[in-house]
Order: sequence, then C-alpha cells, then structure tokens
Amino acid sequence: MAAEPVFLRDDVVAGFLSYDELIPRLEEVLGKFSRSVNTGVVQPVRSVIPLHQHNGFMGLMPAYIAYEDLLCMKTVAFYRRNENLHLPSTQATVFLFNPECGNVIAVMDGADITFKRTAAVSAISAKLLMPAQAEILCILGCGHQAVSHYEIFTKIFSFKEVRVCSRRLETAERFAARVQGPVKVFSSAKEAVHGADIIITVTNSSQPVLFGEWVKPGAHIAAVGACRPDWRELDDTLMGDAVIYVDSRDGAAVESGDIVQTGVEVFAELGEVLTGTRPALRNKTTVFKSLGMGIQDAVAAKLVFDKWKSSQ
Ligand SMILES: NC(=O)C1=CN([C@@H]2O[C@H](COP(=O)(O)OP(=O)(O)OC[C@H]3O[C@@H](n4cnc5c(N)ncnc54)[C@H](O)[C@@H]3O)[C@@H](O)[C@H]2O)C=CC1
Ligand SMILES: O=C([O-])C1=[NH+]CCC1
Repeated sequence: MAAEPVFLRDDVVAGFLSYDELIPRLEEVLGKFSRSVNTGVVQPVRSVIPLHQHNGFMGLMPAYIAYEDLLCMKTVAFYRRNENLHLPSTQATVFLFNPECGNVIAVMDGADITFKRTAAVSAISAKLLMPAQAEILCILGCGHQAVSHYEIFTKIFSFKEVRVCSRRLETAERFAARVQGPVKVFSSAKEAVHGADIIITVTNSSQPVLFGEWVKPGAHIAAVGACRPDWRELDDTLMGDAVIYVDSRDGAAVESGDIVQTGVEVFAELGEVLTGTRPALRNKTTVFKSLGMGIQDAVAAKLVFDKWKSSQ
C-alpha cells in the first residue's frame, strides 16, 4: 500500500515558497521547455471546460519534467466574478504524483503557488525586456495577482514610482492600504499609464484595458489576464506595434484573445530568450503575454514539497 498523500494548506505552502528559490527554477524549466531538442519537459496545452452556468472555467494542467522526475497536475477554476464575493476568483489545487506508479503523494492548495509563480514569471520577463532605466511601474487591476506582482516587482527592482488603477477606485485604494510600500492610486487608466516604463495588466476584463496610443514607446507590458480566446486586455494598436513574447507559443495560439484575435506574430517564447536562441529587444515596445503553464506549478510544488519533507 502506498502511503496516504499529505495535504498542505495554503498557509503552509506559502511558508515554504520563496521568490528567491522559485525564480531560478522557473528560468531553468522555461529554458528547457523552449529548446527544440527533446529535454523531457512535457506539457500539453491546458484543457479547459466552460462552466456556463457559473460564468467560469475549469482547466487541467498536467506536466512531467524528466530531469527532476517530477509529475504534477494543477486543476484551476477561474471566474469572471465581481469583487464582492469573498472567495478568490481563481481556485487552484496542485497534485504531486509518484511518477513510477502514479499514486498521489501530495495535494496542495494551489492559491499561493499560482500567485507567486505567475508574478515571478512576469518579473523574469521584466528582467529581460524592460527598458534599462525603468523608473515608473504601473499595475492595472488590483486583485490577488496585483498583490503578488507588487511584492516581487518592488522586491527585485527599484522604481521611483508605483501606480495602480482598477475598475473601481475603492479597490485600488484598498490595495494601496494593504501592500507594504508607496503606491499612487489613479482613477483613470490612461493617466496611470502615461509615461510608465513597465505596465502590468492583471485584470479579469474581457475587453481591452490598455490602448497602444497611451503607451510610452519602448515600454514593457506584462499582460497576465485575458486567458480565453475571446477575452482581451490589450487593443489592436498595441498588439500591432509591440514585439510579442509568450510563455508558450502553443498555449498562446489557442488561449490568448490578444493574439488569436489580432493574428499577430509571436516573436519568441521567454525560454528562447533565456537560452539565447532569440534576442531580448529591450529598446522596442515589448509585450509578454502570460497564460500560465503546468511546468511552472510543478517546479513550485516540488520546492514546497521538498521543504515540507525536510521539516518533518
Ligand atoms: N497568466 C497566468 O499565469 C495567470 C493569469 N490569471 C488571470 O489573471 C487575471 C487576474 O487574476 P486575479 O488577480 O486573481 O483576479 P481578481 O479577480 O483577484 O482581480 C481582478 C482585478 O481586475 C480588476 N479589473 C477588472 N476589469 C478592469 C478594468 N477594465 N480596468 C482595470 N481593472 C479591472 C478588478 O477590479 C480586480 O481588481 C485573471 O484574468 C486571471 O484569470 C490568473 C492566474 C494565472
Ligand atoms: O495558469 C493559471 O493558473 C491560470 N491561467 C489563467 C487562469 C489561471
């Protein structure tokens, strides 16, 4: 009989997951994923079913990473809810398996993993692609992802100014009161992004929230929301003007409304830049279109599990 799987609550997971350890693991796995030779990093495009009655979706995200002998799957339900519901609009659970037999060894609440690995990947894109003298960061959307993005971006970069704007002013004000550090709250997205060197879009909008004519030439945009082929965060002008980077070309071609609906060419995967196969065009306006990958959850979950195990 296999041992019973351990269940790790979100606060336990959060205690074991640090950005410092996560970032190099993410860089390594993204690089291996994007190499054309077989690196044993296997991850299909997320399969998603709509939950029509509930205005939401359920996605399955399996991944196998041969160099770690790591087998993992995340289930993620995501909703376009209003801000008054008390549960986060993304609900995730991560399963770690024994790859030899397929039995589950750990089940983890996937909230913290999803917040941190997504923000960490955006930070990797910024390290590679944002202008050399980036002084102004602007975050559009003030939900859960905005918090983790604020945390890591202010931890690893130093900006002169951090601005936020959300659909409702109260949400942006609540965000500013919650995070540790200075933030300027804006009621207009156009004014908030004016002159910004880096803009993060972390909204649950299905319509563009960021327009090319507002964006400073040479700025870097990390676009994290709009994970359905009929959802948008960025307008046609911005998508047409910018050099487009993605986490996974296959995922982007199926899931990203900003890419599918504009038909723009993807210049590179982040992993291709990390391995030097494609250049980081820092002097141009760049968009990193993030959709989230099972391999990112897998390396995060392994870090957590190994730490939990050595604490026993
Ligand atoms: N790329 C990835 O790896 C991942 C992407 N996501 C996506 O990221 C997005 C944000 O996720 P959470 O922060 O967890 O959601 P959330 O529901 O906590 O926050 C969404 C925020 O967007 C704001 N918003 C909605 N429309 C807006 C508009 N027109 N202008 C400005 N702000 C607007 C809302 O007021 C809210 O503050 C969602 O679309 C989610 O599906 C989530 C997890 C991973
Ligand atoms: O990668 C992820 O966990 C998600 N991407 C879009 C919604 C959730």
